[in-house]
Amino acid sequence: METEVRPPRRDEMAAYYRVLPFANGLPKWEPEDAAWHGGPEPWPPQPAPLSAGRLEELADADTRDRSFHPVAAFVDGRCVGASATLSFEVTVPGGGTVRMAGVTATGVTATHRRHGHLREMMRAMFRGALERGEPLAMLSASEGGIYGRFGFSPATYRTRWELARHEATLRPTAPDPGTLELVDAAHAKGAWPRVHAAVRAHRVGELSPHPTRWDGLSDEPDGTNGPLRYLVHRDQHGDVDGIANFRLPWSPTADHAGTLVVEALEATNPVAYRALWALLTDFDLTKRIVAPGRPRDEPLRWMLTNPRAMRVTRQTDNLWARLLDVPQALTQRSYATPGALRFTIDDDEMCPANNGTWHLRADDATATCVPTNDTADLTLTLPALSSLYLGGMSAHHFAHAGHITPHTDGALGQLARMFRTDPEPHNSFAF
Ligand SMILES: CC(=O)SCCNC(=O)CCNC(=O)[C@H](O)C(C)(C)COP(=O)(O)OP(=O)(O)OC[C@H]1O[C@@H](n2cnc3c(N)ncnc32)[C@H](O)[C@@H]1OP(=O)(O)O
Repeated sequence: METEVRPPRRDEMAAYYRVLPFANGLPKWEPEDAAWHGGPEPWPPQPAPLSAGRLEELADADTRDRSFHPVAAFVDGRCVGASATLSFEVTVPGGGTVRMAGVTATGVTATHRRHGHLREMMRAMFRGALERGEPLAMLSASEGGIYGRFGFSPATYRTRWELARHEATLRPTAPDPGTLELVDAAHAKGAWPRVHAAVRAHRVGELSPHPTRWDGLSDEPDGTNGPLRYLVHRDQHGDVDGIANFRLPWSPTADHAGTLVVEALEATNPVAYRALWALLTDFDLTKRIVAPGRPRDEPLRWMLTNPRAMRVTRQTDNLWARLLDVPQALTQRSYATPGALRFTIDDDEMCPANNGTWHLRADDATATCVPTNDTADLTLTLPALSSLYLGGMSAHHFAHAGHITPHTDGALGQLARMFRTDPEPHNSFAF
C-alpha cells in the first residue's frame, strides 16, 4: 500500500471534492440556518451531491484562486483525504494584520479514517503556510475533540441572542443626523466591502474577505425563509456607514411566527450601529428579534433600558487558532501594556521550531521575541498560547486548567495584562 500526501492535480480535483461532505450529499456538520435562527427545525435539509459539471466549474474557480491551497491524501493512487488552506489576513491587537492560513473543507473517506491521513495533510498544510510566510493557522471545528492535538485552540466565540420586541426599549440619545434606507442586493453588494473594511481595521479577529464574499447576496426568496432584506445607514454626508442583512422567515408554529432574524450587521460608528438596531428591534408585525453569529460583547445590550432583556440562547467557540511560528506571530501583534516575559513551550511536536524558551519584550510601538537561555517565568502549552493570541481568553483560566505553569510571582498577571484585548476579538464570517 502506497500513501502519498500532495496537492491534487487539476485532473484529480473531482475525486478530491468527492471526499468532502459538501460535495457528495452528506449532512452538513454545522446546524446553520434553522438552529442558528432559533426556529423549530434543528438541522438544514441534506444537500444533493454536486453534479460532475458543477465539480468541474468548482475546480476551474479553485484553480484560478491564488489564495486556495489544496492538499490531498492518496492511497495506491486513489484520493481518500482532502483539505485546503485559504490565505487570509486577520486583524490582531493593535490594529495590524497578520497573514493567516485558514484550514477549510476537510474530510477523509469513511473507510480510511483513523489511519493518520488528516495528521499528514495537516503537516503538509503547516509546511506550506510557513513557506508562504503565514505564521498563524485558524479553522472552525466540526467537532471540538479533533483539533487540539494539532495545536489548535478556541480564540473567538460567537453568540446567538434573542430579544422580545416589547422589551427592546433603547435608552434615549441625541437625534441621528443620518438616514436609513432599504436597498436591494445590488446596492448591498456595493456597500458591504466598504463597511467591512472600516470595521475590520478596528475589530481584532476580523478577516480580509475573499473576493467572492458577497456574491451570493440576492433578492430571491430562500424557500420558506423568504428573501434577505438589506438596510443601510448613511451619515449626514450621505456616505454609507452601516449595513444589516435581515429576514422575516415563515414559521410552521405560532411560537416562532413574527421573528425577525438579523443575519449580519456591521457599522463603522456607534450612531449608525444604534440606528440600525433601533429600526430592526421595533419592526412592525414582529414579536421577537433573533441575531445569530454575534460578538459575545454586543454593545446593544448597554443601549437597552433593560440589559437583561437580551437573552443569549446559544454560544460556541468560533475561530480556533494555532501559532505556526511563535516569534513571527508574537512580534506582529501589539500588547495592552508594555512588559517583558520569558516563557517556555515544550509540547509542539508538529512545528518543533516553536519549542524552547523565548524572551518576549513589548513597548508601546514594537515587540521582540527571541530565544533565551535564561530561566522562564512560565511554561505554556502551544494551544494555550494560541488561544491567548487574539486577546479574547483569560490566562488565569488556562492556568487553572493546567495549561500554564507560572514559575515566578506576578508572571501570570503580567501575561494576562499584556495579551488581553477589549473589545473581545470577533469574526463575522466563517470560511
Ligand atoms: C476544519 C474543518 O473542515 S472541520 C470538518 C472536518 N470534517 C469532518 O468532520 C468530516 C467527517 N470526518 C472525517 O472526514 C475525518 O474523521 C476527519 C477529517 C475529521 C479525521 O480524519 P482522519 O484521517 O481519520 O484523522 P487521523 O487519522 O489523522 O487522526 C488524527 C488524530 O485525530 C483523532 N480524531 C480524528 N477524528 C476524530 C474525531 N472525529 N473525534 C475525535 N478524535 C478524532 C484520531 O483518533 C487521531 O488521534 P491520535 O493522534 O491520538 O491517534
